[in-house]
Amino acid sequence: MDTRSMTTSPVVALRAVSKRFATVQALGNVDLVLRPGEVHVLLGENGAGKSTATKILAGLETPDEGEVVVDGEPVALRARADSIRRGVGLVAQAGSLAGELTLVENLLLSHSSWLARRRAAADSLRRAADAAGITLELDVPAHALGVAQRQLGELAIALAQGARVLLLDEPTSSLGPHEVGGLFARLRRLAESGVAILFITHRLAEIRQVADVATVLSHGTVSLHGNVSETDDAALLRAMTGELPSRTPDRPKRTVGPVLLRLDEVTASGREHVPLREVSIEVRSGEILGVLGVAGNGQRTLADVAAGVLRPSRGSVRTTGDVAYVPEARSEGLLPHMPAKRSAVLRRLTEPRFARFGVLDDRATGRFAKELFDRHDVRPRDPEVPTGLLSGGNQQKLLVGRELDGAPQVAVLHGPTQGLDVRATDAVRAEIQRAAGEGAAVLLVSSDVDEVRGLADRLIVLFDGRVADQFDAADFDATRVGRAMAGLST
Ligand SMILES: Nc1ncnc2c1ncn2[C@@H]1O[C@H](COP(=O)(O)OP(=O)(O)OP(=O)(O)O)[C@@H](O)[C@H]1O
Repeated sequence: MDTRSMTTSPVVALRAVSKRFATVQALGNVDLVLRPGEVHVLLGENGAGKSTATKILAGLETPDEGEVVVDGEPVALRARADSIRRGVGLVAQAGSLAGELTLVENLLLSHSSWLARRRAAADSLRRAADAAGITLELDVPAHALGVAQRQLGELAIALAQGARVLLLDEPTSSLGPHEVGGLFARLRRLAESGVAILFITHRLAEIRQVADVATVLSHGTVSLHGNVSETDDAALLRAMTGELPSRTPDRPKRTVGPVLLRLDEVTASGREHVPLREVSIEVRSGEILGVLGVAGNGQRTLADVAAGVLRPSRGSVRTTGDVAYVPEARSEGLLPHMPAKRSAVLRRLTEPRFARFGVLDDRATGRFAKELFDRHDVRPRDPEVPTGLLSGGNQQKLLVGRELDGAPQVAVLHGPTQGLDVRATDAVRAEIQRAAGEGAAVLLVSSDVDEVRGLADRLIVLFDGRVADQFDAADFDATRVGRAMAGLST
């Protein structure tokens, strides 16, 4: 037992909590104890119940059975505001900032008579950010910030609201190594100042860098709990999946064919702060081009332009054949409020088998969705569930599966394994290899350097909207990549 765990009393806890959604037992008799000064990592496969546990602590869901305990007292958290008042801050999985508003305005959303308090809010946000060592752009709309900045913004807002507990649902899933390091340094610093932190991740390597205590959920129940220093990865993996996952297969040999995706001197302004500037790339059939860079350096705009959802202001984009697109924000590729079967057929709405006289055939879409869910292990296998109520990882499996099915000629994939558990990550990487093997030209944008390095044949690094460096995967050199990502000349 960690001595700290014995001496500090919990600030918040779940005690014997159960929660059911229709046919799914999301949590069964779960205990989870968060103590001041401790970073507690919550692990488990996609759909294991991690977000549900977090939402109950955040006042966004109520338990069917069991209690939420704050400072030793059972409490009823009926709304997010109840939980904020008790000092529980949340950095949600999909982010919860209103995109059109600045960070200051987002903070003000949680207060009344907001115009009058604008300056006070800006000051408190700045102070909170400073205390956590965060530098923020407070005056641009949240959607113009990179993922890492939005997350840090949410973190600062929580602190400005007086959080003593921070719940972070997969904060690292779309961050690069440098940003992850920065986030962890801040989390350790906050923990040292007495904040209790709950942190969800699928990346095992991160656990030892930041966490003191681990709880593993499997199908909604606690399958392991203990100090991180006293467990090993094999035990954690077994508790998550009941078995050890297989290794990602080696890179297969592929036949490279004609250019299927070409950008010529493309300049474009998307929603990112940084425009894309004079970018030229070519991706051939059977080839995977990896795109690296610190988030916010034009990656999102590049992906949108290559996928044809954003027009360049200068230059040209040429694609051959069907283009698959997995955007960075998965909700953009799905219909969150519609049944999952609608999201499953989104690319195929014009096919006669799904629509008659302009009306969707519910049975046909249901059958198609069921098959897609079987092929890509989307759980639960229920095509009627509203898409947005699937767990984050299962939404991702649906999206990637839908896009890579049907042998697209061009695939633009931005963070395709974001939020996926170890097993699903392996499955998606194998799918990407298969798509390229079958002749697709793949543009793979990811903050996960190891993923890009493992899959891509060639790489480019984006900095400030430009291609800062490019090289073959065989010539990968971490120092060189680091320099290019930081904008230092190579
Ligand atoms: N509001 C809801 N209505 C119906 N089902 C829900 C709802 N919220 C969650 N679920 C279901 O509860 C289960 C647990 O989901 P949860 O989001 O907690 O998983 P998770 O461990 O966070 O997964 P991931 O790693 O994919 O984010 C899933 O089967 C999910 O589909």
